[in-house]
Amino acid sequence: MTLTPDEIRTLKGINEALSLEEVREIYLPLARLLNLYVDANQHRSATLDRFLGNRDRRPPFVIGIAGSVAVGKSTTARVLQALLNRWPQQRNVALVTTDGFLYPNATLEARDLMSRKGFPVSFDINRLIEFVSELKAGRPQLEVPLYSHLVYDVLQDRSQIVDQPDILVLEGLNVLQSGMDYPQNTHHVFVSDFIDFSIYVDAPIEQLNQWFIRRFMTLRDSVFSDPNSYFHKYADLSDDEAVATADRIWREINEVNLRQNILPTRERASLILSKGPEHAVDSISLRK
Ligand SMILES: Nc1ncnc2c1ncn2[C@@H]1O[C@H](COP(=O)(O)OP(=O)(O)O)[C@@H](O)[C@H]1O
Ligand SMILES: CC(C)(COP(=O)(O)O)[C@@H](O)C(=O)NCCC(=O)O
Repeated sequence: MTLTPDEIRTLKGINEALSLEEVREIYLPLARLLNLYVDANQHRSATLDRFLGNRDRRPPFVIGIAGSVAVGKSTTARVLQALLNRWPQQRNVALVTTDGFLYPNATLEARDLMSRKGFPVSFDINRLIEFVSELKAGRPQLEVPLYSHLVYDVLQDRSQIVDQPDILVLEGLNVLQSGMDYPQNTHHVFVSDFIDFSIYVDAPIEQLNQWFIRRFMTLRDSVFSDPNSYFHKYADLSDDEAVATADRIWREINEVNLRQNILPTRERASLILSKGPEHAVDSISLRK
């Protein structure tokens, strides 16, 4: 399948490091498969509507993207959003990341949870479940909180509006977690109950460690110098000190979370994308 020059520009804008060959070989066929699932789902909804004599708007098709910190969830989500838009049906594809549903730093600090950011206890899971449930019920103009990696906190003065999309890509390390992970969940449903198709992006742990450190070093060269950045304090570290700091954050927080809470959800996914060096997808497992 070919990409138009405009699409290539959009994809390169998402991530300079993205290989267009990889997009053609992996992500375009994946987007095509997802479109077939969306078509089948709409067909099923139309049948149900006829049976019920219902004329309500069809609920959005929800695609969940799970995986470790730094595996490339947000890049995958944005690439799929761009590619799902290219099909002739002109579907409106919204993208939401679950980090907006983290508790603000002030709450995490008060509960001594700053070193557990990204763990189930750090999310306002009830608010996230209410959002996906209202979305599926067809409610318009839903307000979604936004997280900033620059300020390392949920933004108090900005939010995102999700207004009855045809497809929602919901990206976050927690989208396949279940009730057992969330004793604070007062609902009897999980986020995954609202997901129509889920993708787990996987990679070996040593590889993830390298990608996390590499992303940290890139941020250090750019956003850490911004005085608004939470990481401004790291801007003056030597290269070796910066690598050691990133490695410590990875090992003490993100790797623990991966082993305890994220990796155990992998087998629940509809599809697993397994990556090797340089983010190249080396195998795909699809649940039949
Ligand atoms: N397909 C890809 N090709 C090349 N680099 C990628 C790809 N996906 C992610 N990356 C890089 O890997 C790092 C982590 O990606 P990101 O999408 O931020 O991960 P996550 O959302 O899972 O934390 C970033 O530095 C990003 O540029
Ligand atoms: C906010 C996050 C939980 C979200 O994960 P991501 O979107 O990067 O996959 C993560 O980036 C994070 O801040 N983890 C805590 C430890 C750290 O990396 O600083």
